Amino acid sequence: MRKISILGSTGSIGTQTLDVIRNLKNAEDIKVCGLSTNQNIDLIEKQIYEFHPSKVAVMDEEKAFELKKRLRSSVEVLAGIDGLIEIATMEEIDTVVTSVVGTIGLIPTFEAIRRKKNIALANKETLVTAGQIIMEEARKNDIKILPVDSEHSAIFQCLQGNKQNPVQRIILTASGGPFRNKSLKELKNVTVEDALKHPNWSMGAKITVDSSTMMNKGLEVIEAKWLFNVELSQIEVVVHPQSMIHSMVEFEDGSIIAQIGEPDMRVPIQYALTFPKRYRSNWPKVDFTKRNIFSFEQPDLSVFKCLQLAYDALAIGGSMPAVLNAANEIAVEKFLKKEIHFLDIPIMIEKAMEAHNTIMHPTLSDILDIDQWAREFTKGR
Ligand SMILES: NC(=O)C1=CN([C@@H]2O[C@H](COP(=O)(O)OP(=O)(O)OC[C@H]3O[C@@H](n4cnc5c(N)ncnc54)[C@H](OP(=O)(O)O)[C@@H]3O)[C@@H](O)[C@H]2O)C=CC1
Ligand SMILES: CC(=O)[C@@H](O)[C@H](O)COP(=O)(O)O
Ligand SMILES: [Mn+2]
Repeated sequence: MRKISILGSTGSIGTQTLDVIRNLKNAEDIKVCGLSTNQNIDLIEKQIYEFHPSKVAVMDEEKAFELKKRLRSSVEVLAGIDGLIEIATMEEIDTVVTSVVGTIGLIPTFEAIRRKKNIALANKETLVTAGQIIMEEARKNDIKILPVDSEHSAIFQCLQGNKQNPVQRIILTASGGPFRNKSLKELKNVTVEDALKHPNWSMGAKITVDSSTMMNKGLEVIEAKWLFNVELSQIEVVVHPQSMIHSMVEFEDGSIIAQIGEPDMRVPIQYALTFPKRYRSNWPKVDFTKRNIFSFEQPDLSVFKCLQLAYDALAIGGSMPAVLNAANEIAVEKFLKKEIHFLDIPIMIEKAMEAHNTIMHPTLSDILDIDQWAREFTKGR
């Protein structure tokens, strides 16, 4: 039996992970030992009664206290970042699903790896900020990092059975988001509501805005570099508006393997939870006679400047991707609060990157300091 904790069980990936576990009930037993939320104690209370974890963590201390008072269950309620770390490192678990959003996922993931837990990784910010450190720690502790992000799951699936064959090129597909084919002039007055209308995926607010700026693809390029040990020059982003091909791998003989499926995160989540096995699922399957157009375009880097900034951050290396990520988190937060315009997002990130003196081999503590600095810097703009 697999025993897991889910960090961020009340979010888009967290709730879909629980849905996968519900559907797997008769095929593979997965015991949910730990759950966590930021503030949503109403939903985590329901999850506690359905999945019976032994511990839950609530980031918000007041909400944690309120939940403790409410519960008719022996579950232990923890609070704050220490609570999140405890959920990630519980003795009895073998796997942690990292479905919190943002850099807050970094330390719990690092601690989980140190305690030899496998990681089903949705939280891409972990690898963007500290890819080298995380991958080294994973190797040292001989644990698996199983990608949940749909593109990285696709690449991982394309690589199965190809250990002996070097990767020539990764073709990372992008939907193009809600503003595909828009000009800079047209983007001037787009609203939060417009940015939150993703054409193909229903996701949390932060990643949905990241898709609209194409920063999501930039973060995914960095995530792919670390997960698959490839160079930036081997990763090509191609806009594929249908989001049916979730990514592709080209080998040295020119052969390209693609992973295809309806845009449904339960597929990569299930594969990460049951790897290397595949189990029957009841979600919609592809009908090629209806899905009969697969098209491809180049991303416009002069419009989607966030993607270019991510390429630049990765090319510079060291601590720069952590600055890119932290500044982006703050800029997106400000945009969601309607404090800045859509086109201010890349401007704010670029300013933070320009003001940063890169450390080429940062420690985890350097990264946390730099993350904090970039947040404060961007907040003050
Ligand atoms: N959604 C998707 O389809 C995909 C998501 N990802 C990645 O997965 C991660 C999660 O995304 P998604 O599920 O969309 O995000 P959501 O915003 O839907 O969920 C985030 C989860 O994290 C919790 N959380 C938020 N902030 C904090 C905090 N400061 N401390 C502790 N917990 C916190 C939330 O709690 P609360 O409910 O209280 O807010 C919620 O449980 C992201 O890194 C994203 O990039 C990757 C691929 C696809
Ligand atoms: C579902 C998933 O993995 C998201 O990261 C998705 O890919 C976002 O779509 P785009 O960033 O391609 O618009
Ligand atoms: Mn993705």
